[in-house]
Amino acid sequence: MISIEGLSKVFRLKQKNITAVDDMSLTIHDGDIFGVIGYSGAGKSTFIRLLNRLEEPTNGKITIHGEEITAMSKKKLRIARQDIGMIFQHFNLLWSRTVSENIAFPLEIAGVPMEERKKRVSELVDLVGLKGRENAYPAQLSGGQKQRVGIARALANNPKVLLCDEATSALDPETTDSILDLLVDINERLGLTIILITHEMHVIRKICNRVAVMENGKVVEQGEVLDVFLKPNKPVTRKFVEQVMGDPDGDHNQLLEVYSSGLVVRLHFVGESANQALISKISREFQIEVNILQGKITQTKLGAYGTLIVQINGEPNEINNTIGFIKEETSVEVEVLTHA
Ligand SMILES: Nc1ncnc2c1ncn2[C@@H]1O[C@H](COP(=O)(O)OP(=O)(O)OP(=O)(O)O)[C@@H](O)[C@H]1O
Repeated sequence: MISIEGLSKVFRLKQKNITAVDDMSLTIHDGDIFGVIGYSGAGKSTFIRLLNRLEEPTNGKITIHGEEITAMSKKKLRIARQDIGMIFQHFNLLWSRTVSENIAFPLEIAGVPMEERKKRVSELVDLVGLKGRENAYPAQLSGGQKQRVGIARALANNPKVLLCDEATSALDPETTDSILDLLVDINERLGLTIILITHEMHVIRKICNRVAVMENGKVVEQGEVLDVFLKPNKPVTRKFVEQVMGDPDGDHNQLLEVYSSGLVVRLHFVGESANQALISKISREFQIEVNILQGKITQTKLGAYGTLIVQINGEPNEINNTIGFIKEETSVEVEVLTHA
């Protein structure tokens, strides 16, 4: 478990002080893929660099698996850092070394003997899917392959925690997805805790189970990814959810003008319920017709999430029974947009 209490970082400049991280407290559980999302300048990079003390905190306490990182001498910290791997937006590879030599680098620093090093490098090359590219130089690799080298290098010393600093921001969407899949695979296979920072909700949606939203150096919202998607409290969080879901309060007035009969409702699906065949079920069991007008369902790590706007036509009594059924018998939330 990783515990962060009252963490702050103030950069003291000539003209002014900048509080990049402002009294952050978080608990991250073993095996979590924990995402920290925020816009540029929110303090994400500073936060993640504080975790392994690439940046020295001004205040606060960081404890990783019972060891207080913030209280360690430089010497102890060097050893503790072997348990904390890190990958970067721009990969930070050694350009004059091959794939294998890059991956071997942290093993050399840790004093691992040559034979053992070779064996470990070969395992890591397999793990990240780079077999056949061992002798290539970084310049000969695609962005996704470079990040795979970064991941293998970060895992070389069997860390317990992996920090990802905007690890997919420099990659195209398809490559991003393949790297995210690799991170999930590593998380599941090795039980590794992953902490990532990003400005893309897609990354959070796809792989994280928990998320914290940062604004002006503070955590303004945190929780299970599905909960945050379903009930974003802060405007900044709503904006991030809109990145993947569109604006839920967007222009449905036009829909209501066009579909002026029956009842128009918005159905919120969350978790398991999105998989229920709700629409076919209500059409079968009630004397109504359902017309899907608009919607978006997306998959998160913990299940599907989304909304559908549907028009229900039929006798008022049947429509009422249908709504009653959805409310009482399912976990889908119903919001009546208008009585036409
Ligand atoms: N070394 C530094 N010296 C002075 N100010 C800094 C330093 N590093 C970061 N800052 C300031 O701290 C604030 C937070 O920056 P940080 O890079 O942590 O944010 P971020 O959310 O990661 O944004 P970005 O994605 O743009 O890097 C910004 O105002 C930034 O200018």
